[in-house]
Amino acid sequence: MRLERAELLHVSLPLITPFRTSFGTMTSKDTFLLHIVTDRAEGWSEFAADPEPLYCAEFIAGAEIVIRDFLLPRVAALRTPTTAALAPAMAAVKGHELAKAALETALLDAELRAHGMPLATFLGSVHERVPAGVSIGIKDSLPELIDDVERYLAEGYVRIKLKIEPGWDVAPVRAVRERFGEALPLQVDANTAYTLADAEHLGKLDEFGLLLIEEPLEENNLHAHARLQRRLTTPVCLDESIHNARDAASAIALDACRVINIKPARVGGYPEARRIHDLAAAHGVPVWCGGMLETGIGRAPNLALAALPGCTLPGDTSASGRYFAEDITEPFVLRDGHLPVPTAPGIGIDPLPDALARFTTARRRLYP
Ligand SMILES: CC(=O)N[C@@H](Cc1ccc2ccccc2c1)C(=O)O
Ligand SMILES: [Mg+2]
Repeated sequence: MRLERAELLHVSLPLITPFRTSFGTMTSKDTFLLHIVTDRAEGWSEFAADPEPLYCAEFIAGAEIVIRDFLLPRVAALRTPTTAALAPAMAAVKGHELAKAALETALLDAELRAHGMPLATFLGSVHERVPAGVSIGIKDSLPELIDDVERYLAEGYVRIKLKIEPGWDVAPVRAVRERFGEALPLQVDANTAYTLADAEHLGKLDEFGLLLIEEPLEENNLHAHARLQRRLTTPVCLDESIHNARDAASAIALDACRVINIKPARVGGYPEARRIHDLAAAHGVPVWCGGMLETGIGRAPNLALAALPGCTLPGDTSASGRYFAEDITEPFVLRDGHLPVPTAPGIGIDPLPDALARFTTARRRLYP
């Protein structure tokens, strides 16, 4: 397979409702797609971060430079650019896991399409559909939150995740428990908003039987998360702190987490995501597939990952309609609380040309 062309398409999709987290409020999904053309097949991927480095260190303009100036030249220099050959070639570049994931996933998509193999087959997925959880942002009032939970449960979501931050944590969890009962699969995500000084306060969440508390403390502080886990009965789940399998091994060894949210974009791509899945399974640590408000281009491959046997908790891959009135691919629609795992070769989905044109704000040739 030979790389012939690569281009980047900036897209902007309005969110149907603002999504508020402890790190800010999103009103649109602004990112870029990477489109590569090889002599055998085309490949697509989606960059997972934002225009500004507020949620994570990577951001759109920076990733564009890293892909154009430092990663693509290494792909073009490969005699046969396979996904397996790409990883060592990209290892010379420090960090930039989300940029590397975008390039690796586009190349993997092309490679799998050339071989007629679905990503689910490549990863070893064992389910044809996966249960869908939903992530609910911080609200202005408890009644608004209850209305949202009610609506999502009526749509069929099997697990509720609440964004929390200091001042919006125990009360919303208690309100959801009181309204919907003890049996509702419920978890929270702090997106690093707390410190160890909040340990006693976070202990108040233990009475609510949560599945997990996601990334309560600052990212990359495994020692602090391990100290917090010793004071909580609620399982700590790491997200932002896990950048690769090595981090996952350290976090498990330190008892810094008892669950891992795997986001293929955050860990540099799907092969590394699979390695984290296998490592966690070997230690009896449940994992689930996280989400970043992806369009269908990022959502489709995440469903293949979510179908791996060790993904024993519902993930954040919600229906397209949870975020967008219109997606740039055929929408993923919830059926009995589940989403279908794509079965077509590669990521198993293509952008809809008309929708893509309408949501594209800029196109940039990256190669040659
Ligand atoms: C579904 C969910 O809660 N995802 C992330 C938070 C998040 C949410 C929205 C995002 C939008 C653009 C870039 C990063 C984003 C991250 C999380 O699990 O922590
Ligand atoms: Mg999270």
